[in-house]
Amino acid sequence: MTQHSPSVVVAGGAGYIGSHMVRMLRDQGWHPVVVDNLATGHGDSVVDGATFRQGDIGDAEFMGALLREFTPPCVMHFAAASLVGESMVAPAKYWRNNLVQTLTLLDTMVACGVQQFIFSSTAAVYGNPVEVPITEQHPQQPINPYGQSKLAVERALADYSQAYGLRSITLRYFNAAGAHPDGTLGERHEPETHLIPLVLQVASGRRPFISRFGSDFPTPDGSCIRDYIHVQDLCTAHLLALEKLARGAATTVYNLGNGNGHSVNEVIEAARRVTGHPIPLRDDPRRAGDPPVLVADASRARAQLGWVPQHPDIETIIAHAWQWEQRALRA
Ligand SMILES: O=c1ccn([C@@H]2O[C@H](COP(=O)(O)OP(=O)(O)O[C@H]3O[C@H](CO)[C@H](O)[C@H](O)[C@H]3O)[C@@H](O)[C@H]2O)c(=O)[nH]1
Repeated sequence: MTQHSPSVVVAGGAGYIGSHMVRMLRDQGWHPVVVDNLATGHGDSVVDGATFRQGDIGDAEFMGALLREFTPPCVMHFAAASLVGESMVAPAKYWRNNLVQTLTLLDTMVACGVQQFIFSSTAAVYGNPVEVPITEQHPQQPINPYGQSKLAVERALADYSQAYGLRSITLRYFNAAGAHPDGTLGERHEPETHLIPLVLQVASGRRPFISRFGSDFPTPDGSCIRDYIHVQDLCTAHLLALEKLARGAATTVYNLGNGNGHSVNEVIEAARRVTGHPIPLRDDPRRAGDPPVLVADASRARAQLGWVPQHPDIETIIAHAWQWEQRALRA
């Protein structure tokens, strides 16, 4: 990164996926400009070489000044509330953070002439799958406010593209997991609700057992199946999307997943192998809003972005998260 490296604004760049993205951008010669209100992000996750500005994407004055100062070609948007369960009981937070704030950000971009946007969407926009693996054409019938709020932005993006020439690439993540392979960056949610970090907190002694939410799903072993995708592979897809938009790509949408489903039981088994810990298990009721199976068909991203996940193996994903958990424990 030099003084003259092109800037990319990374909204939510102090969060889990955003902080990995900022580091990759910096390492690839971009100048990442992080905007984060630190509601859930961590200032110390932002690498040296990035510019950090604390504030809200929904603060048009703040964002307008920032876009005029750095004149980025593109904004990447990772800043969102993203817990399915919480969205069921606190939908207002999801509609406001994920839709209202994002619309203000888009309007500010249009006003400042920034015309490229990369949007973090989710498998939750599909709802209960009628077909697996899930392609981008799968019906979109979200079953929780989180998915609804992300779908609403996707629809706005199609309209903004048509009317204002704001070109966007929407990336629908399946289950983001793992950590930087060198062990210096990883997932730090408070409270933690995601399966892999919770399982590893049992292995490190921070929790007594892992709850299995439902063992009577219509799956081979009765537990939920998800498509876990390494955080670094998600970031690589963003980089490819950034380059594609720079070449003039039209507004489009891609799924990001490995196409391999792993049940909750299989994840726990893999974590036992990686950590050597017995990881005690407790059966608990299903969690509201959890579809039984979510597995991606990401062939469009492979074909059109040239995306090839480098860490598709679940044990590698867990091993990288385990390095991070052990480091977090020492800190
Ligand atoms: O203690 C736990 C935690 C999770 N699970 C199960 O493990 C699976 C994975 O759960 P996560 O909470 O790790 O991930 P989700 O599939 O709920 O969520 C992910 O996918 C969602 C879309 O479906 C959103 O995009 C969300 O942000 C993203 O983290 C689910 O079947 C869940 O019921 C357990 O059994 N026990």
